[in-house]
Amino acid sequence: MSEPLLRLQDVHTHIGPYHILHGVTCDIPAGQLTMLLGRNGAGKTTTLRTIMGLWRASSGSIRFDGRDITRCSTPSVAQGGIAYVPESMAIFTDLTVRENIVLAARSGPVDSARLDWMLGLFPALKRFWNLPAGNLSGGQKQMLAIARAIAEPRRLLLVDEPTKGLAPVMVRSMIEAFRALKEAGETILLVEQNFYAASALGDNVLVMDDGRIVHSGAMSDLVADQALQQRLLGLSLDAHQ
Ligand SMILES: Nc1ncnc2c1ncn2[C@@H]1O[C@H](COP(=O)(O)OP(=O)(O)OP(=O)(O)O)[C@@H](O)[C@H]1O
Repeated sequence: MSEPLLRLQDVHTHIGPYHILHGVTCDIPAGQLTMLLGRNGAGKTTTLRTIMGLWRASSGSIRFDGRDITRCSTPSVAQGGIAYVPESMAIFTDLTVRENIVLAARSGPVDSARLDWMLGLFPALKRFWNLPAGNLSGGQKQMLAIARAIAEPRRLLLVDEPTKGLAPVMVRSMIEAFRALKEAGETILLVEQNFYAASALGDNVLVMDDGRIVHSGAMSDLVADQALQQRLLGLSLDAHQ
């Protein structure tokens, strides 16, 4: 079988004196949406940051597209085609929506067909195109952060809790946008606490606890298996919308 797009093998991460990741092993297959679930403090954000080289893995290996990126710098990981949307939404609030997107494209003007596609995913951004991004609602800021990450084609998109704190109607818009990204063939690793959003979107699911992957499989199997859901939902995932 061919190697998945991203493979973590026995990855350990220390932050200062704290041992946070205790041997994370998982595969992220190309063209699929993989959900990363787990209770607060399980190590989900640390996993994304370790992939991006923002924390350095103390041991283990991270392979992306057949290349060892374990010791790569963050700019080199990003140049290799991995985009990261942190929970804090990296946007410039003083700049307009348009300027935010223009600045996100490193290699020149955003291709107009791509821009139309992005604005189709997030119609609110079109409405506020020439307004400062600081005027957007929390959900719209999150959408702008994702639009910035996909302003240029990427091989893999890492997104940390895009539905956090959003009203149900915004959660539904976000689910629609990720569904469209999935249909466009993007490979996505999505951290999520909202089980409703996770089960609506995920092809695959990884569950973390205490710095380790404690479950991995198809999302449809988790949705169909009440006992497994019960055990994993016991890790305090939010089962409600
Ligand atoms: N800068 C840091 N210094 C020390 N410990 C940290 C730091 N960042 C994270 N941690 C610890 O690492 C552990 C994992 O945190 P992480 O943010 O990866 O969890 P998470 O699964 O993303 O949680 P949440 O859902 O709350 O965002 C937690 O115990 C956290 O306190």
